[in-house]
Amino acid sequence: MSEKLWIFDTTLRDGEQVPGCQLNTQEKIVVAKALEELGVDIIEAGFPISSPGDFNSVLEISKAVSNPIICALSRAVEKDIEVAAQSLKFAKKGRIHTGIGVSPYHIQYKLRSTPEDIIARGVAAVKFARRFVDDVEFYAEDAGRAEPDFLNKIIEEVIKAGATVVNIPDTTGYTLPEQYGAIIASLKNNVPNIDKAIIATHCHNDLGMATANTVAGVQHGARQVEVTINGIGERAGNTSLEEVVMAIKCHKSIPVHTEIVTPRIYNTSRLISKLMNMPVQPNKAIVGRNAFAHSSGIHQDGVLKHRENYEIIDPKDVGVGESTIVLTARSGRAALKHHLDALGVELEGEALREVYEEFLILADSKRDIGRKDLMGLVGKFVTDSNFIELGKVTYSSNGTIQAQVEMKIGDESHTSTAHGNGPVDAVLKAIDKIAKPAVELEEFLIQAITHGSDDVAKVHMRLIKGDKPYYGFSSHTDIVLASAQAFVDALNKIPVKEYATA
Ligand SMILES: CC(=O)SCCNC(=O)CCNC(=O)[C@H](O)C(C)(C)COP(=O)(O)OP(=O)(O)OC[C@H]1O[C@@H](n2cnc3c(N)ncnc32)[C@H](O)[C@@H]1OP(=O)(O)O
Ligand SMILES: CC(C)C(=O)C(=O)O
Ligand SMILES: [Mg+2]
Repeated sequence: MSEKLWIFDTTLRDGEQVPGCQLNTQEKIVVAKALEELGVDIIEAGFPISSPGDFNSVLEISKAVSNPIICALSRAVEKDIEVAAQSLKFAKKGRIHTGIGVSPYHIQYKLRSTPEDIIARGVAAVKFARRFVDDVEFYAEDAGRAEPDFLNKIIEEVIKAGATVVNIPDTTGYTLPEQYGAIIASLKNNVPNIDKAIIATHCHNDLGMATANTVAGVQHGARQVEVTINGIGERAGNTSLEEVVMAIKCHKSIPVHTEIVTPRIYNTSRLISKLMNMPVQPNKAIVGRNAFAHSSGIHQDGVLKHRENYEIIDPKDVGVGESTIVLTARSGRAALKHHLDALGVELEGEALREVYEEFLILADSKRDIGRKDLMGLVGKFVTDSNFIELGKVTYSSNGTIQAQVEMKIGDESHTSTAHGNGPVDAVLKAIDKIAKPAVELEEFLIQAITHGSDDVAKVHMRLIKGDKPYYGFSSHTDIVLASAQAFVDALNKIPVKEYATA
């Protein structure tokens, strides 16, 4: 029987330390509820002494959420701990997280103290916190660079003082997996009362090792992992929840399990990205938009024959829906045939080979091949009455914001006008009026490429039709036009037979 691994989510505390990611109380409640539904065990809701707003957020999250333990962070300072305790007064299960720096750097240069004094302050903080709650977690900040014997000693003393969880942060993301695993093993082997507390990992990603270190910690006996959604956090970020949870799910040899409802991972990731204005990098493990996209022929052929040839995770298991086969100059006939089949064009043998040769010439000159391109290639076999061509786009904002769009769908010309809360909204609504795609616009990202005011805006869109994602891209100096083009690009990738279904 595997042991429970406690998932401690610190998106709302360490994650929120990212510049520009601050959330208000209402937004934090939305995130906390999503984390509760995701099945996390502990939500670190904030650092209450830091500001009245953060105090209020911890207070309100404690009222709004009932299953997870609500945790409040503090320094090893009585006032911090008192305020943390007050912020938890409505929590059904409240935890105070207190601690102090334990590495030679922190002891000498940050706290300007001595090892003996640090132990005394850590012990006093834990004892003081235990006056308010039974669940007290102690963090040994910068444990990754601490002297091993000193770390073991302070952990023994804080457990004696009443710590129920001992957190071993690799605050600076310095350690290698073997080293971090050895720190946890040393605690297990040398701290006499270690079985009276749960050991927690808290790793940072400065060397890209956060997930590997966390998993190594678990393999050596840690039973709580401190993580954030999308791996957001101070500097290069924290360990990402989705990576650790899925690593554990994929590797049955690690003798632990989590309560995470993995099909909720993707939506939770999108929610955090949207609320915190933090785009997820396309190649991010598990939740990046390319995490289940196959673009080279050998891989595509393999996936189409048997998904597991190139996928260790079923995308449905993390809420992504289906993997995508992207047509590029690196694609082979299997991928081309897959897309043609979806368009209702069934080609075999010589006909397929002929189209494939033309496809390669086109793909060498284009990054991304869409429905329009495919229909052009197989024009002699079929015509596409749903194909959308974007014509003139105009918009104005004299009092109300209005846009007019000219479009051709198949052979028919259309014009439509719409209002919106901004020009992009108005233009997309005008397109929607004509194309009636019945899609959900799930992701919409505009990025400046060089940051100047004369810059080109790059637009990425993800539409959902049924449970399938369709991506649209465009770039233009006019962000409204770029958005309209990306929308139409995505619409044109929806297969004819899917398009017909509302
Ligand atoms: C590794 C981490 O992620 S720790 C969490 C990081 N998060 C934050 O810092 C966000 C919240 N922080 C804040 O709002 C503020 O820094 C506060 C309210 C905590 C303190 O503000 P100030 O009193 O103005 O202190 P300031 O931020 O300038 O310096 C921090 C002080 O805390 C001390 N300190 C730092 N960590 C600890 C600790 N764990 N225990 C005790 N004291 C500590 C520092 O030595 C410094 O003290 P000094 O001024 O006597 O040298
Ligand atoms: C406050 C502690 C747990 C922390 O975030 C760190 O050391 O990275
Ligand atoms: Mg941290």
